Amino acid sequence: MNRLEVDVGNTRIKWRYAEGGSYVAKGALDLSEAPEVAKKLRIQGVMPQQIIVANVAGEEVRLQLKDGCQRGWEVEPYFVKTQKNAYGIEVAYADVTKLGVDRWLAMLGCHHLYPSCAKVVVSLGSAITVDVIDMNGMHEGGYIVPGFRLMRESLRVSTAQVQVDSTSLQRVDLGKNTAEAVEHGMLKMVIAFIESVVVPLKPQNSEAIVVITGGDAAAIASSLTVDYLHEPELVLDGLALIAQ
Ligand SMILES: Nc1ncnc2c1ncn2[C@@H]1O[C@H](COP(=O)(O)OP(=O)(O)O)[C@@H](O)[C@H]1O
Ligand SMILES: CC(C)(COP(=O)(O)O)[C@@H](O)C(=O)NCCC(=O)O
Repeated sequence: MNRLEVDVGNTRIKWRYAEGGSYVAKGALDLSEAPEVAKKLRIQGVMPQQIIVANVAGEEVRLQLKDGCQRGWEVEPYFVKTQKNAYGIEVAYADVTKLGVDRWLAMLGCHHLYPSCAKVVVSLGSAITVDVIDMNGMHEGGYIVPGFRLMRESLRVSTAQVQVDSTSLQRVDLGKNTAEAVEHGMLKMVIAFIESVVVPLKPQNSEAIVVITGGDAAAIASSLTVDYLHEPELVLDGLALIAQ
């Protein structure tokens, strides 16, 4: 069965398409293109019989996608919901409906790839999320902080003189101009944040791994001060697990 997996975040729509069990196409669209997903993907030869979606961008986007998939392919997309205890992960939230489905799927994808160790899943997207899972698949909880684009935007919107539009996440030394001060500062903060979660875990969980994903993961990877694995498609990997 031809399957389309769709990860709708607050910035971009990431997708991956499988024919006969093999991935033959993938890509990303801007969130504003949600109503035209089917139209745009049809041009690329994407003709799914099954569509599975992780959406954290809200109800309006959900309806746009649903409508587009029905008109473009006559297929009703399946919108995944977070579950309390499934696929080897037990979620820490008391109200499981409040945990972002992308975070849940990234944990599932990660647990499937690296089953028998504790892990820290770091997703660097619109928001930066960190989720800690023990070696038995118990989600211990996590953090949500603004992602790099949101940090830049909040400075731009709420200050008169910090109007930075560069996206240079490479260095952490002291900035010598406004753009450097912002870019180096954000990177230093996020690197220290990740380290601060991982280092205290290590004495009890020496085998614990750090897995990074999301649109900004590649940009910051070489600056990380902890060992890491980079899995760019963890949310889609989680969707694939559920679809099977
Ligand atoms: N081609 C791209 N277009 C837009 N943003 C990109 C691109 N490549 C990397 N990024 C970075 O990825 C971030 C979004 O990551 P992503 O994981 O797609 O977020 P979300 O899941 O919240 O939509 C952007 O803020 C930007 O910094
Ligand atoms: C934290 C998020 C905004 C991350 O979304 P993203 O950066 O991938 O667009 C999303 O997972 C979400 O809306 N979560 C709901 C709140 C929670 O997980 O507690």
